[in-house]
Amino acid sequence: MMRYYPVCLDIRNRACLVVGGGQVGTRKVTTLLLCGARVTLVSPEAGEELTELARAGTIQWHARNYESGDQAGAFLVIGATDQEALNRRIHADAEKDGRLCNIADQPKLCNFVLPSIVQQGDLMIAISTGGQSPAFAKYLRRQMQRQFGPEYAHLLKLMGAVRKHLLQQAHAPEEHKPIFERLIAKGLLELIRRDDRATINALLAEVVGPDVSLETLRTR
Ligand SMILES: C[C@@]1(CC(=O)O)C2=NC(=C\c3[nH]c(c(CCC(=O)O)c3CC(=O)O)Cc3[nH]c(c(CC(=O)O)c3CCC(=O)O)/C=C3\N/C(=C\2)[C@@H](CCC(=O)O)[C@]3(C)CC(=O)O)/[C@H]1CCC(=O)O
Ligand SMILES: NC(=O)c1ccc[n+]([C@@H]2O[C@H](COP(=O)([O-])OP(=O)(O)OC[C@H]3O[C@@H](n4cnc5c(N)ncnc54)[C@H](O)[C@@H]3O)[C@@H](O)[C@H]2O)c1
Repeated sequence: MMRYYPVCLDIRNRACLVVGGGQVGTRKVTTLLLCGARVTLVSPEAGEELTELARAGTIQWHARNYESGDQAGAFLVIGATDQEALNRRIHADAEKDGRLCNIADQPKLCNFVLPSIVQQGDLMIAISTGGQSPAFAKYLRRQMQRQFGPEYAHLLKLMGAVRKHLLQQAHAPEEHKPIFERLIAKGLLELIRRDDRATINALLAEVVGPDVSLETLRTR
């Protein structure tokens, strides 16, 4: 049995509410912004970073105590206050309306928990320990960050461009699948790591089509 159901949420332009503007709230706001969310912060006080974001209009900040009505229209709610009873209330308000809700470090008050993240361009590896050990999730992240270098980002850009090229010609997943598999099996990642453009172009011509090259795909 899996403890949690993993998903990748598209929160671009979605209204997201963060309650509490301390160290933890700042981290949550930063990640939400990186994912393109429209962030509202409710917190009587906030640190320098959040104050600056509010001044620049990047986030909306209500410098006051939380009110239940603050959740209206929010797709997702994150509670990061130092007040136990308040965190419970934020959770109850969210559950009442079926909203996505995470209360930092309180899994019983979360209907989703946050994984540790390794990111390299469009590659994202999310690590969860099912809540057993966030410290170990962080340890694994640090290990994996060393393992997954920039070549993975380049690889995905190139695979994405090849895929777009093929999809423009036809929607034929069964025909396309072996093309992607051959590119990977023939060591495209290693060629990118070595920046061996001549061999990459030869491989693209052989596997994808004679008229296809890094230049025609305009990547990297
Ligand atoms: C991954 C990460 C993402 C993030 O927060 O963005 C994250 N916690 C991180 C760090 C971290 N948190 C804590 C420590 C101290 C060491 C330790 O306790 O291990 C460290 C390490 C450090 O700070 O060095 C304390 C802690 N955390 C929770 C509890 C309560 C409990 O378990 O009951 C307590 C005890 C509080 C106390 O002692 O009172 C609970 C949760 N923390 C989760 C996520 C969710 C489960 C994730 C999973 O499945 O593994 C879950 C369930 C809910 C949630 O918050 O979403 C982020 C790493 C980011 C990174 O650096 O990569
Ligand atoms: N800092 C960490 O790394 C860490 C680690 C483990 C657990 N936690 C827990 O996470 C939570 C937040 O931690 P923190 O370090 O960011 O705390 P913090 O004290 O720095 O920030 C709490 C924020 O909540 C705001 N707040 C207080 N009352 C409020 C109200 N009525 N309405 C709206 N906002 C209100 C405060 O203004 C403040 O900005 C705490 O429960 C803490 O125990 C934090």
